[in-house]
Amino acid sequence: MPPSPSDAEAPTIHPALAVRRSATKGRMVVAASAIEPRTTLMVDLPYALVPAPRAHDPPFSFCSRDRCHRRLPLPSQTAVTCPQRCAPEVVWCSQDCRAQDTARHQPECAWLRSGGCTVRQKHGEFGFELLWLLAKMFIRKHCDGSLTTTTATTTTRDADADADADADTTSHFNHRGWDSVWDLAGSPASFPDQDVRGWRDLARAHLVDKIPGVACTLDQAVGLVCRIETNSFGLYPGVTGEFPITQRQGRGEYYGSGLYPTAAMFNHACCPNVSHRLDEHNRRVFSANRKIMPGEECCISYFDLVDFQDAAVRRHEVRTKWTFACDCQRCQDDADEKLPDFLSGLGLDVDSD
Ligand SMILES: C[S@@+](CC[C@H](N)C(=O)[O-])C[C@H]1O[C@@H](n2cnc3c(N)ncnc32)[C@H](O)[C@@H]1O
Repeated sequence: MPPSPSDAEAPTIHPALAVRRSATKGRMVVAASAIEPRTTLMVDLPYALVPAPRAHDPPFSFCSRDRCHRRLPLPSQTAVTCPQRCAPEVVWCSQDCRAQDTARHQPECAWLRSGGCTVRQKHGEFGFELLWLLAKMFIRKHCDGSLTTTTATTTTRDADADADADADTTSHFNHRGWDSVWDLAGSPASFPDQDVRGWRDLARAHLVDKIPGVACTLDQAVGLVCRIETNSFGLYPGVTGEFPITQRQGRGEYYGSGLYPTAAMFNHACCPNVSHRLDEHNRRVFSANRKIMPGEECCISYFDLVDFQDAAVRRHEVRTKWTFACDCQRCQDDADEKLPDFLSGLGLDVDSD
């Protein structure tokens, strides 16, 4: 059987992209040289993915093998299920993928059979999804062992891009495997104590010493939840972040979530210059929405812009779900537009001296 296209070990990163740091946003992806519209900027591979619970009737599942992750429409007549029936969400696209995934799935299967059902009953599908993702990440780390590589696949380089990108040799873009996950933003200090205590209790009860043969400490588990909460991506069949918004359809129904460690470097804007979609192997493909000028930040949207047209609702979404205040150009423009209304509501004339 030929290797699937997702057997590639490293993300593809356009050579014009570099990582810089800002006082307010932390690290950010910038264009070191001009980027033309529709250029593919990055194709990132997930470190781990979990499918949405079947109870929510998702439109897709995907192959459990890390290096395949082929998308499978639901209901599927051809998907291969686990003979141990560990969880209805565990499927493979072929017997071959299941066979190749045996070593990885063994501890996962044992964990799902011994604790999975209890977690669902006690903590609901959301708690189950989070713990399963954590378990999959620790199992991936265990299976990869100390195997980390520092080689990124890049497309053609030009001289201008080389100068800037090479100055960035210690950047996140050079990290792979577990290193790229652990290097992500997100620590207990960024979350309310109550949340952190809850995650600690969850991990102590259902994760630490609960995955046969797989090492996982309480601090690592809590650190990982913080990174997941800050950086994870949902899986949707459509495009996220096309701007300007030209269609009313939205990106479709949620079918899973996971961590894309290199793509997690993109910051958010409500007028993104980069959009993203998933290919048939759940690799995340990022493309320029328009021409991006040298030095300009490359931003995606963290949510479906079709669902959040109103500025106040959008800002509330960012503040409550991602815990930062969005100061992108669109939010600033919306605020400027609303200022005259706001002032006249107070009985003040904006045009008077
Ligand atoms: C997925 S990470 C993006 C990469 C991150 N800046 C880093 O240093 O690794 C998300 C975090 O970046 C910051 N961030 C992203 N978009 C932002 C924005 N528009 N304004 C301010 N902070 C932002 C927030 O701290 C957020 O929790």
